[in-house]
Amino acid sequence: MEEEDDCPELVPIDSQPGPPARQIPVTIITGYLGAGKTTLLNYILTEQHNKRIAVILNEFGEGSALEKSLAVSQAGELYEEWLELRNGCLCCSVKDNGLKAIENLMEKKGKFDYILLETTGLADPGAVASMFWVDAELGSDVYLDGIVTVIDAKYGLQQLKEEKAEGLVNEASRQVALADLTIINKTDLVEEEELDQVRDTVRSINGLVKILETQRSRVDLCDVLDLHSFDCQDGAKLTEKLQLAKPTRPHLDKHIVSCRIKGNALSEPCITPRLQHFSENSCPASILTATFEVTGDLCEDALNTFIQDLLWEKKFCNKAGEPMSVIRLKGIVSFAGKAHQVMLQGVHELYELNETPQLWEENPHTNRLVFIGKNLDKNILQEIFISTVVMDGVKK
Ligand SMILES: Nc1nc2c(ncn2[C@@H]2O[C@H](COP(=O)(O)OP(=O)(O)OP(=O)(O)O)[C@@H](O)[C@H]2O)c(=O)[nH]1
Ligand SMILES: [Zn+2]
Repeated sequence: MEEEDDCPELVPIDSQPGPPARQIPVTIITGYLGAGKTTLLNYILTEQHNKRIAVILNEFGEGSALEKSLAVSQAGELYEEWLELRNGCLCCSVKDNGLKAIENLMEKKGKFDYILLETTGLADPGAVASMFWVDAELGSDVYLDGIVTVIDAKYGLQQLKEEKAEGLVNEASRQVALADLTIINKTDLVEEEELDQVRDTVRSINGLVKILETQRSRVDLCDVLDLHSFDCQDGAKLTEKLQLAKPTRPHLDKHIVSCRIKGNALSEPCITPRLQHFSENSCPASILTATFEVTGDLCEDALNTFIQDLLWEKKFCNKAGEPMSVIRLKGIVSFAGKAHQVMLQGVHELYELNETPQLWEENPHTNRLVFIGKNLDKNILQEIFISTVVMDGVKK
C-alpha cells in the first residue's frame, strides 16, 4: 500500500547503534594527482574479501560540462550512469542525483556490500561527502563511512605547501584536513627523514587522523573499510580519539593579506554552492587542529548558534582579526537532561548532532571538541564556548 511505503521507519536509538544494517557504506578515496588512489582501489579489489565492492570513479565537482557520468566497475565490468544536471548547477545536481545514480545502479545490478568512490586529484572531498550527508534523513541506501586521503611520500610535502593564488587553501591540505585516514604512499621513494617531514606535516594539519605508510598502497583492509567515521556506532572510540588528539601548530608560513569575506549566510541547507563563495574569498593561513575539553551540560539551542556563527557566519576571529574557518569538526557533547552522549560532526558548513547509544558514565560530563581549519585560536573559541554554550561550565 502506498501509505505504508511513504511511512519512514522509526528506529529506537537504543536497539540500533550505528546505521541500519541495510545501508551500504561508501568510502571516499581522495588524494592529489598520482598519489596512488587507483593503485589502492585495485589493491582492495584484488585482496581477499567477501564483499561485493562497487568502485565509482567520478568527476564530481569538476568542470562545467552539462552532463556527467558515473562509471562503476564491478567484477571487471564497467557500468555507466548519467547524472541529470538540475538548474545547470553541478554542485546541487551532484548532491541530488549522484546518490540517485548510485541507487538506480543498485536497483539494476543488485545491492553492493560496499562502495569505493575515487575522486579526481583536485577534488574537494568535502563537496562529495556532503552529497551523502544531506540525504541521510531521506532514508538513503548508502551512508558515508569515511574519507581516505592518499599522499605521495615524495611529492606530498611540496603539494601540501603549495601556495595558491588569492590565498586559497591548497587542495592537498584540504584533503588532509578532511581525512579520517591518510595513507602516505610510495615510501620506497624517500629516505626516513623525508618521510618524517611528511608525517609531521600531515599531523600538524590534522591532529586526529590515523596515518598509515605504504608501498603500492598495500594496506590492511580492516584499516580502510568500515571506519564508521561519521556515525555514532563508536562514540566511545571517538571519545578516545578526541582525548588523544593533539593541538597542532601551523606548518605553513603566515601571510599578511587583507581578505574579503562575504557575509552571505544562507539559512537553507544547500551548502555546496556557498562553499564556492567561500573559497573564492578565503585568505591564506595554515590549517591546524584545535581541541578543547569543557565540563558541564550544554544548552542545545546555544550550541547550534555557536556552530552556525562559526561555520556559516564566520563571526569568530583570531587575535589578528582574521575570521576562523572550519573545514572539519567533531565532538562529543552533553545536553542538559539527556542521558546519552551526543555526537557532533561537521564538514565545511554542514553539521549534524546525533544522540549516540553511549550513556554518560563520568560525572561531571566532559564535552570534547575538535576543530580543523584555518585562523583557529583555541583559547578564543573555548572562551566563547564557555560563556555562551555551557551551563555553569568549568574550563579544563
Ligand atoms: N614507486 C612507487 N610508485 C607507485 C607506488 N604506488 C603507486 N605508484 C605508481 O604511481 C603512479 C600513480 O598511481 P595511481 O594509483 O594511478 O595514482 P592516482 O592517485 O590514482 O592518480 P590520478 O588518478 O591520476 O590522480 C602509477 O604509475 C603507480 O604505478 C609506490 O608505492 N611506489
Ligand atoms: Zn586514479
